[in-house]
Amino acid sequence: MSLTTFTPRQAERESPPVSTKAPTKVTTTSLQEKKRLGQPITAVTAYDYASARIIDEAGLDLILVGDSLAMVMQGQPNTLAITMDEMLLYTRGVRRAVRHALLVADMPFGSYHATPADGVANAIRFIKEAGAEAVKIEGPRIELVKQLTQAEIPVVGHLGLTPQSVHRMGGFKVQGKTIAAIDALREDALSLEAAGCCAIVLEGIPREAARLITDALDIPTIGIGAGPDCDGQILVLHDMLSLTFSPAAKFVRRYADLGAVMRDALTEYKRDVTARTFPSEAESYHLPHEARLLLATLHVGNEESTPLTKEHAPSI
Ligand SMILES: Nc1nc(=O)c2c([nH]1)NC[C@@H]1CN(c3ccc(C(=O)N[C@@H](CCC(=O)O)C(=O)O)cc3)CN21
Ligand SMILES: CC(C)C(=O)C(=O)O
Ligand SMILES: [Mg+2]
Repeated sequence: MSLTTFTPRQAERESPPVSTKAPTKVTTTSLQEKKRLGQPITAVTAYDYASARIIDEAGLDLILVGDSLAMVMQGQPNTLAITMDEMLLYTRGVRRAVRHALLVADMPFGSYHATPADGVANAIRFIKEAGAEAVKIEGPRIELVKQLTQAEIPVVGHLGLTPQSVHRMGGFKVQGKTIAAIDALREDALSLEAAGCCAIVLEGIPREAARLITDALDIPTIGIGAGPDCDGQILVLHDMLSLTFSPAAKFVRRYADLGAVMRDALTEYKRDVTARTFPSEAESYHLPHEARLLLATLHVGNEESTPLTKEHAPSI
């Protein structure tokens, strides 16, 4: 198959059919409908209640509790050490915030690698104990995807630069750089689709490879560092808001500098506390007038404590 073949899918993207209804709850099936209609799927990661509230209210389609939280929330060098219990804890917080978006949880390294039975048992925990609506697994684990689908658990696949394979890949390296590698990725994607995946994340691959795979599939692809031809895009929230501490990969676009906003706010707070200009009178609680007078009389002759004089007492 040539990389430059013009496909019906591409024609659909350039002239998408018009949608008539706006669903209020995103589901695995509504994501597939978006692909059919040529409407891009919008996705980001979230790891906490407050961020998830803002993302959900902004109307994004999909929120992923990514195992990238090991790196951006916990400062670990890769995603390998995060546990099921930790992932469940973060997912529960996000769950309480999300009404509109599809909530997907990343299965952590080790939770599905030994046997498919482990994978099914752990995926059930995400659904039962944390309220996830789908799980994401890395790599072409076809038998596991079949068993999860059989167990009524929607699965998002993940191919290309799969961070849980960091040691095998010899670092976080862009994948799919040869025709043979692209062909293998396309075969894996088709197998994942046949096994029942509802979507596939494509990470760190050339845009030409992502386009080829996207056109070969009926289910949507969601890209990160995979170019503009995927059916949707996902970014790590902390990357797009500049809440990270190392140089970002080239696919990251910085939509805000929240790191700078926080730094400025904290510097100002420190200055105010040091100068005793925080808290102000308005930011303090006061006794009622009668009680203040009574308290003042109790202090008469008491050398140890400061009486409430006119100077110290607030006027209410
Ligand atoms: N904060 C954050 N955002 C991410 O998107 C992200 C993570 N962490 N951690 C896990 C993976 C790693 N990611 C990466 C990391 C590097 C490249 C990259 O551009 N690699 C270059 C250089 C590799 C090297 O240093 O040798 C490449 O050309 O392969 C891509 C995706 C994406 N993922
Ligand atoms: C970047 C996305 C796809 C991810 O797997 C994560 O955040 O862990
Ligand atoms: Mg992940």
